[in-house]
Amino acid sequence: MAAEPSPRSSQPSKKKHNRKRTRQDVELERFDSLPWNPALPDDDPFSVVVGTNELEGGFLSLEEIDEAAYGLGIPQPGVGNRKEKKDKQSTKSNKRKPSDVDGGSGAAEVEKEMEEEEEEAEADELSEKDENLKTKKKKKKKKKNKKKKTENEKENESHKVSNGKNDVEDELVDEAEYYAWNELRLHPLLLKSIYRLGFKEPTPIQKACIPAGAHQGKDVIGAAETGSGKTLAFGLPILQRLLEEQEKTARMFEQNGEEAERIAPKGFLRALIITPTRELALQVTDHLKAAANGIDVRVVPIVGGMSTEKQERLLKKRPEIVVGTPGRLWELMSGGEKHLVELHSLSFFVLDEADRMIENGHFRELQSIIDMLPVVNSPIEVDSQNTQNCATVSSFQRKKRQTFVFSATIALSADFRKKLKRGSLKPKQSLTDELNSIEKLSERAGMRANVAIIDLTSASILPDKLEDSFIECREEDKDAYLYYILRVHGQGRTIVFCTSIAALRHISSLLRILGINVWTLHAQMQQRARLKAMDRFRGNEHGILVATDVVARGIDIPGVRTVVHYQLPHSAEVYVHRSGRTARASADGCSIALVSANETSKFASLCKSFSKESFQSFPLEHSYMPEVLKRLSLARQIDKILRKDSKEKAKKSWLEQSAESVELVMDDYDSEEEIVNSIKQKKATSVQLNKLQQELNMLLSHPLQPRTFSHRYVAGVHMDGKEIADKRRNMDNLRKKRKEEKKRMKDQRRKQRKRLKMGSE
Ligand SMILES: Nc1ncnc2c1ncn2[C@@H]1O[C@H](COP(=O)(O)OP(=O)(O)OP(=O)(O)O)[C@@H](O)[C@H]1O
Repeated sequence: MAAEPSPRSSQPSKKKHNRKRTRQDVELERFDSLPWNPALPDDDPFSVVVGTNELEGGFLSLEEIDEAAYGLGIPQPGVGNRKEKKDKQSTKSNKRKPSDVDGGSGAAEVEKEMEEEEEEAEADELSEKDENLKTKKKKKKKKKNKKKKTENEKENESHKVSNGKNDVEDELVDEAEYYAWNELRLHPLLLKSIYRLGFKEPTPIQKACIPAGAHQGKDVIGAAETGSGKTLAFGLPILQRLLEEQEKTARMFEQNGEEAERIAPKGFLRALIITPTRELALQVTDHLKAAANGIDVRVVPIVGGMSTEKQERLLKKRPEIVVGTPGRLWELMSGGEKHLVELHSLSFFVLDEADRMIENGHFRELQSIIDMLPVVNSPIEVDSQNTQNCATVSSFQRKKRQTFVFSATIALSADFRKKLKRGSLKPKQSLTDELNSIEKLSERAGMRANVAIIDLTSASILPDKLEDSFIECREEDKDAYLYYILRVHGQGRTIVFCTSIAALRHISSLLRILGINVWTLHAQMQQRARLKAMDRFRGNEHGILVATDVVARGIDIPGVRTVVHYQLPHSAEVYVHRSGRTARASADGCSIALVSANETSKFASLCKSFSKESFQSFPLEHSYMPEVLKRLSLARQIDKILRKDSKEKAKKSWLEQSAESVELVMDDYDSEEEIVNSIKQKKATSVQLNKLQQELNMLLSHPLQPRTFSHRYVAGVHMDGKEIADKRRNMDNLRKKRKEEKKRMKDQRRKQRKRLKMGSE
């Protein structure tokens, strides 16, 4: 069991803190005493919110919201309602912009921050060596910061301008086109964000989850195909409920003045969203920030690879929503990070890509995080151990926390479904229990009995617009087929998935030698390099990313047309997630599995899991292959030489370093003859390398063509003198042969005629 956090120890003044806490308790008790109706009847999701003017658990009904205040009317069906919308009006509670607080996009922010940190570290190092240099550097940095500031100001200016442009664009929004959103009864500010994002209608999973999550206050287990908009299926209900709460507080403030401010849980963590990878956490953050644009809700990522100080700085701003990975979250929580351990106001707990969480390397930290959450569902008995973990525990909060568990590949057992229906779930079972299934995980997280199970996965699980195909080949031919796919088939972005980092390194090196620019991404890379690779890939519409399964889940990059499984994944779930990086949000996509002889049984069971006969053999144009193999053979030879060289260099530097570390002077034991031989060999290798490179360059200088293709028709095909002379010689020989053949035939015919003549005489 992990160490217990001590939020109190981080306080500068214990006395002051205790006084604060006591006051907080009173406030929360008052909040608890408010009437609360967490789950509305199933048959009519809106029966309680509609028309009520009472305070229901701090949430406001839509009828209480003055839509005019948002410059947005809810359009009626069929009414082409081209409306002018103005952003000028805003409520008291919606003055602050989230981006003002935590500074722009998650990934970009992380990268910038890391660069700054590196610069700082560099400056520090220099300072030890040369104080003067440090002053210079600082001056330079100051100047740079000033420049950066001016640039930022300029950027803000341009932002203002572009915002102005957006306003103009907003004016052109035909709200009738967005009519399908109306029945979901979302807050006008959220609708506005949706218009801005251009999402014409909710996806099926959003349609199903929003009423249950946002209006009925239910827990939700959601399963739908990859790229079907699950992030907003849990994101919109969270934002909706937080907005409703803010509206309620604002109204109360008008009526009761200070009273309302005292009972509103401001500055506490309201939603904790956990994702399995850093990239996904940053993406979900960006996604939610876009949906929360113009709303007073702060969203912050907490991921490994960023400096802990930076994250603590972000958390000091007391964001309402935190999106993070289990490892870093637990590191901060177990260290007693104040914002993350004061969980009494936590109203939403989300597990995105939940089934990945129970795999090795995640579930222990997740289990510890879950054990810190206040108990739900048992307002009377309060587990003393858990009470200690929280600064304060309010029965109101315990009753109302919603749990969302989402994935494209959740396999729920019939038994678990029955248990959920019967309401016989036991939150926080014995602490010795391990979270080895999604069921246990949900139970432990406090999933309530009336959970809405929304399973929209079809039998095949894979998106409809995804074309699954395969190429059966020998292991050693995979490189050739990959090259062929990228050169002949490659349109739009492509992700090549490998199971091992060794394979990733092998193919990325070969492809680069073959003149194909690829980005790589795997878990052993530095976070900064990972972000950079993602950014570059995102920035190139025909980009190629060679990655391990670290990007298999959740990563949403538009325009990925092809996914190649260079090595088959270990499970059907991973196959679904990998392939799901394409054919997202109703777009087309193609998935190609390279299947070697020893993978056929694995592939057969994959096909069986999806009950999909539609796995097609990838249509290959075999006439390209001789040329492909020629290029590949040269690339392999070059790769071999380069690898050998870099291995030798690494070995040498390792020897030197080791000797240096034990203060050993390395003697040069090589004889003169050996030195001469080594130089000769190096020279020979270099000549060979140059030759191979030239040969390859020659082949790469013209487009890949099938064997039957005549180069006479390629404009600008480059040939050198020797090649032309060879061709000419060949042609002459051919002509000569034909001439001789003709002559022979003529002679033969003449002889025949002669014989016939003699015979007739
Ligand atoms: N209502 C909508 N209409 C159109 N596009 C949408 C809508 N909702 C979300 N999207 C877009 O669809 C894409 C996929 O969404 P999201 O990443 O949430 O999918 P997902 O179901 O979580 O996928 P995965 O299972 O791979 O994690 C995103 O680019 C998102 O912006």
